[in-house]
Amino acid sequence: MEDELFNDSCDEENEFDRALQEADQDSIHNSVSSWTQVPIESISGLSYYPNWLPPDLQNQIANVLPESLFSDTNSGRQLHLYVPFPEPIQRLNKYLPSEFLSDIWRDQPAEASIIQVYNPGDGIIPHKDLDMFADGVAIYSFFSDITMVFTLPSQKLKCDVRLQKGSLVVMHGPARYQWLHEIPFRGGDWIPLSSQDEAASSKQTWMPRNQRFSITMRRIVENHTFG
Ligand SMILES: O=C(O)CCC(=O)C(=O)O
Ligand SMILES: [Fe+2]
Repeated sequence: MEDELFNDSCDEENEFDRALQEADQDSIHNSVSSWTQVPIESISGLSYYPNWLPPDLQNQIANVLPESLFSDTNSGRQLHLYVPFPEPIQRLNKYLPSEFLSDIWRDQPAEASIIQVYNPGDGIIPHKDLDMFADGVAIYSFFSDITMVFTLPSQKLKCDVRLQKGSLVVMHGPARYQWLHEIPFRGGDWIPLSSQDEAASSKQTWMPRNQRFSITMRRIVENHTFG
């Protein structure tokens, strides 16, 4: 399933980016503008933690992963791991927020993790995580910032969450089961210039993406049978 969700980037990057950027500008001015942007705080079960992982842990993790994962051609962009995780990935359990760990995972550690690499132009289609995974999903971001979009199509609600390098985003309950999440397939993201000034907040600047990878930590539902 993850394979179907995770797509490759295009070789003709410049041209492709330009086309995507234009398409994206169109969508901002047309369809997306009719959706209501809501703040992250209004999505029940969604929490974002910037500057969450120490830089040395980020480096140690990047260093234990196979180099082939980070190629900018079409091969090996994701890696599925099940317990026991190699150190230092196992240490990511220690960076789960304490309430998440106690209330959602009942003090149990992650059982499955997926490492996914996004080159500029890559994304992941709007989806809810598979039901084989239990409630509570934690996503750590590495190398570069990217925008994840949460949508509730039935109410035309939308929330852009800037996932900064070294951050953690966790979703449970409505954020995990009712909202969709996606990473738009494009070479960069539109970033608000200022969130303080209401008038200025509608002004955006285009930030080209660099290679980014994520580690998603999940638990398997108790009655799940494999195969
Ligand atoms: O890479 C990410 O940040 C999101 C990954 C994701 O949503 C998934 O694997 O289900
Ligand atoms: Fe997901």
